[in-house]
Amino acid sequence: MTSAPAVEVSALRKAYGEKRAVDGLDLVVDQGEILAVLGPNGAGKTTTVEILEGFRQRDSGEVRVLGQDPATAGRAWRSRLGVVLQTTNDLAEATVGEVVHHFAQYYPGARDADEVIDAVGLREKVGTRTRQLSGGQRRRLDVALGIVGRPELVFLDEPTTGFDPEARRSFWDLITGLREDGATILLTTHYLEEAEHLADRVVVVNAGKVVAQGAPADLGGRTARQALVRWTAADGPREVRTDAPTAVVRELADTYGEVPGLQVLRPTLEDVYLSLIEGSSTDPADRDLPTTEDVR
Ligand SMILES: Nc1ncnc2c1ncn2[C@@H]1O[C@H](COP(=O)(O)OP(=O)(O)OP(=O)(O)O)[C@@H](O)[C@H]1O
Repeated sequence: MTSAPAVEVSALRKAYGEKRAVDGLDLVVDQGEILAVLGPNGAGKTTTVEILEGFRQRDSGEVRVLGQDPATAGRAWRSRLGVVLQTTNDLAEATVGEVVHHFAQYYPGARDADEVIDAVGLREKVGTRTRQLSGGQRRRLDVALGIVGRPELVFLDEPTTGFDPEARRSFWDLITGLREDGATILLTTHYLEEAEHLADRVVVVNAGKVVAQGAPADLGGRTARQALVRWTAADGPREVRTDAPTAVVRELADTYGEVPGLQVLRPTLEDVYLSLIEGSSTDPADRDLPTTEDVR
């Protein structure tokens, strides 16, 4: 069975005056997947997400979100989305419990407000006024409001900024649980570890365009994923990039016995990401990733 993608974007463009924030961006989010959008500050992530949410008008391009154009879709469509804004500040005097219960009333098939409060780890703060929450707690409340309506598609724009590591872990469990319930999730993040942990697929955006996409383990392609074998030869340090580090190490062992200074390094997602970002600022044809020749 093939179902229509939850999100389809092609040739999306949006400029603010002279600044081309989104510059021909293509994107597909399949139903039931967690897609992470990565990119440096100013890459166009928030602008794109806001267009998908129907909060911002595009200049051109095709956009379908749950089968509709966000620029013209109505209330019924909106109630199927979970939107977590970067920060909302109204209802400062209401308590956490009041706010979540209040929002739950807007949705026909809402989740139980108390279960949502537990899921985001705010049980102990249920009676606290929202203006007294810490940044990370405030963010968790935003997430609670985004998911209380049992949305089919959840947009999370930098959801864990300001979370401590423990809160981030429990948030990841929450998101994984949403996916297990059948939700599709599009998140933007600056944390590579978050993308690696959560996402089925990662899309890297730079200067308003997609520069790479794939499963976190495949991102950047084979060359970017090669292992680096380092050792110390008689005339100094050596290194080689290879798909077959075991064979290289075996050869070195035959030569040296115990190989001096032996290290086998695998690029992290962060290494791959940084090479993509550095390589994508000019013509796409110049976007080569480091190869054996580049290694000194
Ligand atoms: N309302 C606006 N008016 C003018 N320029 C804007 C506006 N919103 C965004 N921009 C510019 O558009 C570009 C893309 O911004 P956007 O917020 O979409 O990037 P981002 O990838 O979400 O960045 P960050 O990771 O910092 O949130 C930036 O250069 C930004 O300065």
